[in-house]
Amino acid sequence: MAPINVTVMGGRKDYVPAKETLPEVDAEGNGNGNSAKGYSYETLQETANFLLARISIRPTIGIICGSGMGSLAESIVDAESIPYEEIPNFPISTVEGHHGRLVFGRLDGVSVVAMQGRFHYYEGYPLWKCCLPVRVMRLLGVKTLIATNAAGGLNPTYKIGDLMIVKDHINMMGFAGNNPLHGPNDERFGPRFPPMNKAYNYEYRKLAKEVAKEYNIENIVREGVYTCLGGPNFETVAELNMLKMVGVDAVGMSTVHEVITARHCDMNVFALSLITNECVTSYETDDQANHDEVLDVGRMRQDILRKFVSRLVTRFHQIDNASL
Ligand SMILES: O=P(O)(O)O[C@H]1O[C@H](CO)[C@@H](O)[C@H]1O
Ligand code: HPA
Repeated sequence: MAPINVTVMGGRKDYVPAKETLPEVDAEGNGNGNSAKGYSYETLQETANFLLARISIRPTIGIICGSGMGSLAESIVDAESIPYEEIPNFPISTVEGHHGRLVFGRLDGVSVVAMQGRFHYYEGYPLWKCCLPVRVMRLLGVKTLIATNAAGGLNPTYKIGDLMIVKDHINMMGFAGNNPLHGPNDERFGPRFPPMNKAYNYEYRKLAKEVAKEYNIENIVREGVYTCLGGPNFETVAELNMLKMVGVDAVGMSTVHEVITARHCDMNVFALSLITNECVTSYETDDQANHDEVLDVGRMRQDILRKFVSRLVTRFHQIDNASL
């Protein structure tokens, strides 16, 4: 097969697919080129084309709003919103605290798109489907992903309301073979074996710490390791103690697979966890994690989060453009 010119994803100029055709017919795909392991490049291009026809903004930065953190998108000006129900091939949000729409517009003059509502594995979506919007963002021209989430603090020095810059992750679900990239690989999205050792952009993390100083919030900004479990139940004491032993600082039910998908298609990634609860690592307490508390802490921190993330967008945009 002749080399195909590829400039949209991954910055590679051309490639030769390993095989002429990918196996792509099954129950979910109905033989139309969309396998249960993911929608085809062409199908997602159709989704991107639908959005490009509906909106005038051409975003370069994408933001995923975590549970109870949807107000991040309320700082966006000249906003154009599209509910997920109206977007071809998009799943719908079923979790409280996730509105379920894409918001396009500008933050401090930078063109962005925000997901007000993400998709989780426990909602019944396979991981590739949870991450489908990341690939769509990339096809829209987004080069930088800012993923936010609510997480339980496992590091004993963390307090409720702290912001954790994600330095790295442990892909627990991936250990069991559940990975958003599982299945046939289309090189137009990215390589078969993407490296993950520099998943969380070093320059962005450095900038975020500078912005924390500038805004006088360094006392609540941490840096640590995140892990995602499948949910929807919160963890047992034994599970949490095991995670602590292997170096996890914060626990959630999202983000890791989104980051893997984003890195696969060569996006720069920054992730931020809002510590919404202390993980219960002792049997000697009546404390229990609950989603209402998660949403409450999101509300409590919404002003700081909005200011912080808006400033990050500006600073990331500056360094992205400087390195072009
Ligand atoms: O990761 P986000 O979507 O922020 O939400 C976190 O909060 C919810 C539990 O309260 C779970 O969905 C968990 O993943
Ligand atoms: N565990 C898992 N996911 C979460 C938590 C938690 O304690 N808090 C918010 N999301």
